[in-house]
Amino acid sequence: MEFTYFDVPGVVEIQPRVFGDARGAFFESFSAQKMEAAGIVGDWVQDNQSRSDRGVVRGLHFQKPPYAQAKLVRVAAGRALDVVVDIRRDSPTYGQHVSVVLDSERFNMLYVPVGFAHGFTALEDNTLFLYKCTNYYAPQAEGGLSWNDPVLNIQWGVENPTISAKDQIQPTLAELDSPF
Ligand SMILES: Cc1cn([C@H]2C[C@H](O)[C@@H](COP(=O)(O)OP(=O)(O)O[C@H]3O[C@H](C)C(=O)[C@H](O)[C@H]3O)O2)c(=O)[nH]c1=O
Repeated sequence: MEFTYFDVPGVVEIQPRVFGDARGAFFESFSAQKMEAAGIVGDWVQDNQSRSDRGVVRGLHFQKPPYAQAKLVRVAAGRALDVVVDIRRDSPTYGQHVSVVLDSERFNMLYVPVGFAHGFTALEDNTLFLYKCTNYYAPQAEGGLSWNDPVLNIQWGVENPTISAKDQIQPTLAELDSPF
């Protein structure tokens, strides 16, 4: 398992060892022990899965404290452009984002710490997006950030994305009163 770090502190890409053979491939999708070796520690209490066809953008979302979630995200099928935005008020990289392509060939994953808004684009049809969370779903604590805020200048990799009504009206970074 190899780990890649970014200029935005806390975000970690994880590349598991994938064992390919004539039957296909195998890899360990989660190992608390191996993750902890990279400082990725969490009480992983909920797994989620979504399926999206090409052109869907989900996000940017977060849950407010005390229901804030760290996430460990990957794709089991298809390919996704994963985007995490630093919304930690005191962070030197506040408002900056990291984009990583997650695919079901390399089976790479991304650790999204508490204090980040998270979203992704499905780059292929039938993209199965799986993620572990360190807190349960708390709809009353849902927060969001606009996917197309010109200040964030996120390149989602698709034209005219399919976006939920909820995500069409998320606040911009300037409008956001970040709880982190
Ligand atoms: C997140 C969540 C949703 N739901 C229900 C609520 C809605 O009736 C339905 C769809 O929810 P939503 O439109 O918020 O789903 P996404 O747009 O995929 O949201 C997710 O997408 C971005 C990328 C994230 O990082 C978040 O984990 C999560 O917000 O599932 C649940 O029952 N439990 C849950 O944990």
